[in-house]
Amino acid sequence: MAHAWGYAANNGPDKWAANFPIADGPRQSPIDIVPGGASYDSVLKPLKLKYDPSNCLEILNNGHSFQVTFADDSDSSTLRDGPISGVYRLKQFHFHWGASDDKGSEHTVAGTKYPAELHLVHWNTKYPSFGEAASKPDGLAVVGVFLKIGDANASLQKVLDAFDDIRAKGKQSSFAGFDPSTLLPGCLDYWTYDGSLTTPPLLESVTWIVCKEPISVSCEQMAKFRSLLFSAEGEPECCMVDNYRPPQPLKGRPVRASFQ
Ligand SMILES: NS(=O)(=O)c1c(F)c(F)c(S(=O)(=O)CCO)c(N[C@H](c2ccccc2)[C@@H](O)c2ccccc2)c1F
Ligand SMILES: [Zn+2]
Repeated sequence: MAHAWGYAANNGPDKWAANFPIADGPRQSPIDIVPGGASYDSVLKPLKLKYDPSNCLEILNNGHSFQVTFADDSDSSTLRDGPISGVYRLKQFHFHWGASDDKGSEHTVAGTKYPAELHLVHWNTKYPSFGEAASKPDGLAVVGVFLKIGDANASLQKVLDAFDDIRAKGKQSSFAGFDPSTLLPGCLDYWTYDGSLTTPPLLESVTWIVCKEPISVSCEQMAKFRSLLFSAEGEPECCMVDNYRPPQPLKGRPVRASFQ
C-alpha cells in the first residue's frame, strides 16, 4: 500500500507523480504569475461573491491543511461572473503556509513568495455535486488570496481562535456564523488561468482566480498557523508547515488580468 501523500521529503510534491501521473499534466497548479506576461482582458467581469455566514459548518484539521466547510445544498454562498459563467457554490476554504515568513504561498508573483495563501473552493452547479464537478474541466473555481506580514487581521483571528480544538489531524469542531468575505481584500482585481487542484488528486478542473491585493497577517498570527500538526493524537508531533506545492510549468497557458 503506497504511503499517503504529504509534504515531507519521502511523500512530498516531487513524489506525487508516481501515484498521480497527472502531476506532469498540461494544466497543473500553482504557477508563478508574471504580471508583465499577463494580458489585460476587458471581457473579464468583476468577481461577484455572495457568502451567507449561516452556511458555515465546521473547522477540520485534515492532515494536510485545515479547512472550514460550508453547507452547499443551496445557492446562498456563491461565486458568479469574473472569468466564469454560471453559478459556483462555496464548498470550503483552507490555507497553505510556510515554516518561516519568507515562504508558504503556492502561487508566486514574479518569483515572490508570500507567507501564506487562502483558497476558497467553489464548484459549478451545472453538475449535480461537488464530486461530479471536481472531475470536469470547468468544474471548480478557486479564489486565491495572498497573506502579507503586517497588522493583525481581526477576521482571520476568529479562525485562529478555533485552532486549540483542531491541533491534531482528524480533529474537528463546529464553527458557525463566519463570513468568509471578511477575508477578502478591498480590491478584487485578479489574474485568472486554467489549472488544477494543488494536492492529489491534482484534477485539472480548476479555473484559478488569484487576487492581486494581499490581506494582512501579523507574524504572531503566522506562528499560530504553525501550531497545527500534520500528525494525529498519539503520534510523534509533526508541525503543519510548508504545506504548499511549488509553481508548475505554464506549458503555454495564457494568464489574463482583470485590470490594466
Ligand atoms: N489548493 S486546492 O484548492 O487544490 C486544495 C488543497 F490544496 C487542499 F489541501 C485541499 S484539502 O481538503 O485541505 C486537503 C487535500 O484534500 C483541498 N480540498 C479539496 C476539497 C475537498 C473537499 C471539498 C472541497 C475541496 C480536495 O481535497 C479535493 C477536491 C476535489 C476532489 C477531491 C478532493 C483543495 F481543493
Ligand atoms: Zn489550496
